[in-house]
Amino acid sequence: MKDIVVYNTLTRKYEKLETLTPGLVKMYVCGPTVYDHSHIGHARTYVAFDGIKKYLMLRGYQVLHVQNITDIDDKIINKANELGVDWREIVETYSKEYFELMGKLGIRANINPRVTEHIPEIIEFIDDLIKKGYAYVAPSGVYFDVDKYPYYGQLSGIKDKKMWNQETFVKDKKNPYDFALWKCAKPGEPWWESPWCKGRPGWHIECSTMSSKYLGKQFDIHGGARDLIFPHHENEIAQSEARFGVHPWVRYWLHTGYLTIKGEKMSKSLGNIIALKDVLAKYDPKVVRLWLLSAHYRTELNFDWEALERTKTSLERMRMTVSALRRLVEKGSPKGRLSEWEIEAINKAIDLRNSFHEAMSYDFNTPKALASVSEMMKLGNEALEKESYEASLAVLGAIEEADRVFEVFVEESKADVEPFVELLVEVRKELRNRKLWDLADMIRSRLAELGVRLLDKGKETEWRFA
Ligand SMILES: Nc1ncnc2c1ncn2[C@@H]1O[C@H](COP(=O)(O)OP(=O)(O)OP(=O)(O)O)[C@@H](O)[C@H]1O
Ligand SMILES: [Zn+2]
Repeated sequence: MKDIVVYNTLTRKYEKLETLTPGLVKMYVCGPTVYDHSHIGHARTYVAFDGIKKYLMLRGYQVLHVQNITDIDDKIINKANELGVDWREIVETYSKEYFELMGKLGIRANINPRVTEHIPEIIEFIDDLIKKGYAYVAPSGVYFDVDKYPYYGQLSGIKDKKMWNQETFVKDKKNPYDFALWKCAKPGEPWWESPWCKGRPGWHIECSTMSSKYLGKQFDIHGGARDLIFPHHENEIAQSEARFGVHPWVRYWLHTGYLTIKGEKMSKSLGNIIALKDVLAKYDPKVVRLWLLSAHYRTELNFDWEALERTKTSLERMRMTVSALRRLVEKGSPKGRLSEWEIEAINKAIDLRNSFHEAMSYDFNTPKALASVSEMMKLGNEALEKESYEASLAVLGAIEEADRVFEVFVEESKADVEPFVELLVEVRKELRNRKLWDLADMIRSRLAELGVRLLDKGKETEWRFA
């Protein structure tokens, strides 16, 4: 099997993946600031990292996946003030929605740390930076002294100091490019006690603190969309390398391309979001997942309802093929002697499995991998037509393997109800033969209510879980 190669934003090169601990990938992905509905842009990034994670798992790695929740931030406070509610209420509403929707998309991190549950660790981190001379206390808060850290700009490639300016509304920093580690609370704002002032953490420090708490002083993969490269990830690196004296802090930086709408990045602050809950109300999460994975994670992907509709149709067809293959394999048995076509088909299934791996192992090329899956489906349909047990078994194996990443083609195991569905389908066939249409239709509609779809093809009926 080919080595896994990833595109590393830090080095701007494709590199062979070599983890710090053999067989284990420690991965941190920046989570959402929960002050509004999760949108399809978030899903784009999180599904992309889920696909990456599932491929690593398929290749035998254990993956320890940490994805934080930013549950205190200016944007949360502003939204709470706008609505005249407690900021915790905002956090509760939108984090609940986020977890629910991510769950539907099949995304579950091992650890979902929240900022407000890590205040002591954050204070300790900042304190250490001050002691080591990398941070200073000002009247409005504590700031990271960018000039003290020699590699600033390495991730973004921005070398011109003037381009580093950030948080320029703060007037008591040494340099306009220093950034907040701790912000003193203004009247009415939430605060926690600290050695410097009653206040709250800056945004960047949370990710350095929580990633190191759960993954250690160095780890393998850090991800997010490309909007986070500067300043967020640049700042995370500066803080962490300053505190831990390591370089590089993270081996591989992976960044997703934007989900756009009318060519613009979809973003809560731009007000052009399509809420994920609205998309999932119209489309099965599997359709959404497949559509998102149909683009390479580093490219831009433009939102388009029609593309979802097309994905829905093609997924339906593919799932039909897979469930027919499964039934053929369950009922069939080996013949012992293969036709020439079958030998060819089995070899083709092996080749397609290899091309799937080739695509995924070179920077997780899901569109290329999907092209192999489409070929597998074609081969599967031929195997069904020829009623070949052996060819069906081979191609089903390849599809099931690919589906460990996509998680859309194979129905969840509902094996225990299958014989009952079969029985009802048979009874319905008999009813149709006897022209008892109303009873036949009743079985069809009752099964539909239970999530089983029947498709009549002449006298025969195919079925699948909807
Ligand atoms: N349009 C998008 N396409 C792909 N990824 C995105 C998009 N918008 C946000 N992300 C990613 O989703 C994660 C959560 O982002 P965040 O909560 O900051 O969302 P946002 O919509 O960009 O919010 P804001 O507009 O307030 O910055 C981050 O990793 C971010 O990079
Ligand atoms: Zn982060």
